[in-house]
Amino acid sequence: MLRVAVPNKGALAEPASEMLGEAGYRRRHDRDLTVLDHANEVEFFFLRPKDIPIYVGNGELDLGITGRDLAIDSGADVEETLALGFGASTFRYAGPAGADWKPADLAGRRVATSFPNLVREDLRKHGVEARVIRLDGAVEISVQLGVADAIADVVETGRSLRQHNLVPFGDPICVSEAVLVQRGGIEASKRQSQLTARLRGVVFAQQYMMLDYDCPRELLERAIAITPGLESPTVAPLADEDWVAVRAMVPRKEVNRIMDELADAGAKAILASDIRSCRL
Ligand SMILES: Nc1ncnc2c1ncn2[C@@H]1O[C@H](COP(=O)(O)OP(=O)(O)OP(=O)(O)O)[C@@H](O)[C@H]1O
Ligand SMILES: O=P(O)(O)OC[C@H]1O[C@H](OP(=O)(O)OP(=O)(O)O)[C@H](O)[C@@H]1O
Ligand SMILES: [Mg+2]
Repeated sequence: MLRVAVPNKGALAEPASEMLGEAGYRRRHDRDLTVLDHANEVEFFFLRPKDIPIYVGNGELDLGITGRDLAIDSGADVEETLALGFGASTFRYAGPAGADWKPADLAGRRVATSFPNLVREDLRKHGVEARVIRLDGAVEISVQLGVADAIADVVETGRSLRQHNLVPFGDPICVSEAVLVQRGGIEASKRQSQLTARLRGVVFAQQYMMLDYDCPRELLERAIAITPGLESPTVAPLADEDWVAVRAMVPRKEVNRIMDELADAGAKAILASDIRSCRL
């Protein structure tokens, strides 16, 4: 059995389980802490994302889904094998609005954070000596309560910072998203590689869409230039010899621009559909 750790709570839990379901693995029932997927010979363990790098780094579990920021902060011996495209955030310093903060201004001050190792390492890189105050959450409140002079925390939309009259400063300490990790320095087993390939298929599928359209034969060259596909687009004859059907994968982010261009070029019946999974 392959033993895989999955976040059981927080921002990463639902999208991680959803992605494993899309990749064909058995879904979690209620709040079960383990799920045995006999068909795929995988056992899933639902753990706090913060603890996951520790289990994987010690070799108790073979693979884990966690946040890049959490993996780095844990100091565990893990390496990232796949970025999963959800749970995106930046990890940043922030201080009271009104001052033009720089990381150097943290010297001799107190910085509150839930990611003390990540912050210590970054302060060291900046050559700044500051006191790191470790808190478990709601870090934004610590400044107004007088526990810290500045913070370092996860920023997604920036709403929490604004609500507490804090402004981010300095370059992001970490640009994070959910990642798949394995123990450092080991070669992936066949089963590990298979799960990774399945997830890669889902990640990739989410970044692309399938476009189908009808195109006058004389405009085909132009249409192919607009939708070159991965290898090259599929072109099939239609009953009307003056027309062909074209099928190509296109980046999801560009799908509307591409559909506009095809329509302007003379394509008709342009359909965009989701791809659930793929192997390239
Ligand atoms: N809006 C967000 N808030 C917190 N973490 C986020 C957010 N967006 C993405 N993440 C990522 O989720 C991971 C943190 O998940 P974790 O479960 O530890 O905290 P949480 O989502 O805040 O849950 P909790 O309610 O337990 O505090 C980190 O990798 C972080 O970068
Ligand atoms: O930039 P934003 O979109 O506001 O998101 C970031 C905030 O969300 C998270 O807090 P959460 O609500 O999980 O509470 P916590 O601090 O107790 O973990 C995170 O710790 C930040 O505080
Ligand atoms: Mg939180």
